[in-house]
Amino acid sequence: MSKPEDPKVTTTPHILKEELLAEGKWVKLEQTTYVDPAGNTRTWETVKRTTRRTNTEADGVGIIALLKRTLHKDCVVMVKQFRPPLGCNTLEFPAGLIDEGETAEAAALRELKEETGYKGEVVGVTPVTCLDPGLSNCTTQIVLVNINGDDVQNIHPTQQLEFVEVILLPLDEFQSKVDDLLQKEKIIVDSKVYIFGMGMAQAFFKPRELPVLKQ
Ligand SMILES: Nc1nc(=O)[nH]c2c1ncn2[C@H]1C[C@H](O)[C@@H](COP(=O)(O)OP(=O)(O)O)O1
Repeated sequence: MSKPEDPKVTTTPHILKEELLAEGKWVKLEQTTYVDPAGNTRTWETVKRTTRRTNTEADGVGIIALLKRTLHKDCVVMVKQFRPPLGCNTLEFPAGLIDEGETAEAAALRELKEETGYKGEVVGVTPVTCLDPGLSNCTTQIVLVNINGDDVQNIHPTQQLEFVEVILLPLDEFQSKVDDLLQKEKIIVDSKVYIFGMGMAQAFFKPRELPVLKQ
């Protein structure tokens, strides 16, 4: 006989099958049948990209690019563009899909050059991270890039994408500058961008008065 304090019986959740419901050129919809932690068989509607490569770890990259110039504040290079699924402009870090056989680092430098015209240097990369796990298996790696803005090739950067607007936001006022843009026009900010801004606001916060220390 089980006692009330006995732990619940649990199962390691796992996928039983994935059935294709619909497929387009870029995305597909599947019905995922899985066993949940209580041992019940359930289903989930899952969106996947059709472009995922077998030998790459993530679907795409996001790029946190810091433009460093003499006598200027360090600025984060942002892009504004119309996104059809949202029907409006978004404020995002530069980003893009990883090509066949390409590393996250190489994809980041390529996408940064295409979208903004800047030539950067990779200084860090995250592990594979998920983007919207309740909807899709889409993953990204965020690549941190420094740009030497004094370098002759970065003084007048020429982007290759006509409909992407490049916006430079100072790192030390990042969140308030994003808020200003949101006030001015109908624009949706990527959650990664806003969370980055909140982190920067904490990092740059300087209390006006020293807190009174308790004894
Ligand atoms: N879900 C998509 N639907 C489309 O109709 N087209 C799509 C989707 N995802 C990507 N693309 C196309 C658009 C571009 O021509 C290429 C490459 O996009 P990329 O620049 O790598 O990524 P984003 O900047 O994030 O669009 O794929």
